[in-house]
Amino acid sequence: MIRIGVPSKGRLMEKTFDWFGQRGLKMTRTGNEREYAGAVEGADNVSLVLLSAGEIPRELAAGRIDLGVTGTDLVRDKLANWETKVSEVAPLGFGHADLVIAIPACWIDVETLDDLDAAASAFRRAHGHRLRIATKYHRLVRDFLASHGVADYQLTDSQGATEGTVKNQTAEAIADITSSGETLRANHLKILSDGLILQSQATLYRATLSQGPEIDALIKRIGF
Ligand SMILES: Nc1ncnc2c1ncn2[C@@H]1O[C@H](COP(=O)(O)OP(=O)(O)OP(=O)(O)O)[C@@H](O)[C@H]1O
Ligand SMILES: O=P(O)(O)OC[C@H]1O[C@H](OP(=O)(O)OP(=O)(O)O)[C@H](O)[C@@H]1O
Repeated sequence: MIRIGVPSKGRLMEKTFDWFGQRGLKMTRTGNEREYAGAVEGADNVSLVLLSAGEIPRELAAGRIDLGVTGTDLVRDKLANWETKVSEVAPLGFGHADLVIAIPACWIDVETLDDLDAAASAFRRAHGHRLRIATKYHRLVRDFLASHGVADYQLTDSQGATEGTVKNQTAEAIADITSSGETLRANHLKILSDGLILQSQATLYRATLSQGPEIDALIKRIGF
C-alpha cells in the first residue's frame, strides 16, 4: 500500500485534493466533517493519510508515509539535511509564502541585516540581554543569520500569532511567513530589505526510505 500524506484541513488540503484530482487521483474526506479519514479513487493500493502540515516532514523522514504534500519551509526547518531524507517530486504552484525577518516599523535607522547586527549589539549593552527574535522556524532563522554574520540575538519560540509578540513585549523582532503582508502591516512591522530567508510553496515530496517500482509508477502516472 502506498501512503500519501496530505494536510488535514484548510486551503492546503482543498488545493492538494484539486491538484491530485486534475491528475486522475480523486481524494475525498470520509466520515463526518470532524473525522480525519480520507479515501483515494483512481488507483489501487493508495491510501490517504490526513496530517498536520507541520508533521508531514517527520512522517516522510521516518518512511511512515511514502509521498507527502507540505510547504518547503516546513521540510527545510524540521529536517536536518532534508535532501538526504526526502526528494522533491513537484512544486504544486500554491501555498506561496515568504519567510522574512521583520522589525518594528518605527526603527527608522534599521533597514538591513547589518543595521540589525549593530542594533542588536547596542540593545545588549543597553538592556543586559540579547535582542529577542520570535519564530517557529528555528533552524532556518539560525542558519540564515549565521550566514549573514548576525550573532548577538536570541530566538524566542512562538508557534502562532508571532507578529503580536513585539507589541506584547516578548520579542523585539520576528521571523515568520507572510503572503499579502497585511498581518505585518497591521502589527506595525517592516521587513528588512535583505531579510528574505526563503520563498516557500506547497510541494510534493517522496520519502528517501520509500523506493520501489510501485511508487515510481504512481509518480509517472501523475506526470512526473
Ligand atoms: N497566509 C499564508 N499564505 C500562504 N501560505 C501559508 C500561509 N500561512 C501558512 N502558509 C503555508 O502553509 C503551510 C502550513 O502552515 P501551518 O503549519 O501554519 O499550517 P496550519 O494549518 O497551522 O498547520 P497545523 O495543523 O500544524 O496547525 C506552511 O508551509 C506555510 O508556509
Ligand atoms: O501576510 P498575510 O497574508 O497577512 O499572512 C501571514 C500570516 O498567515 C499565517 O498565519 P496563520 O493564519 O496561518 O496563523 P498562525 O499565526 O497560527 O501561523 C502567518 O503565520 C502570518 O501570521
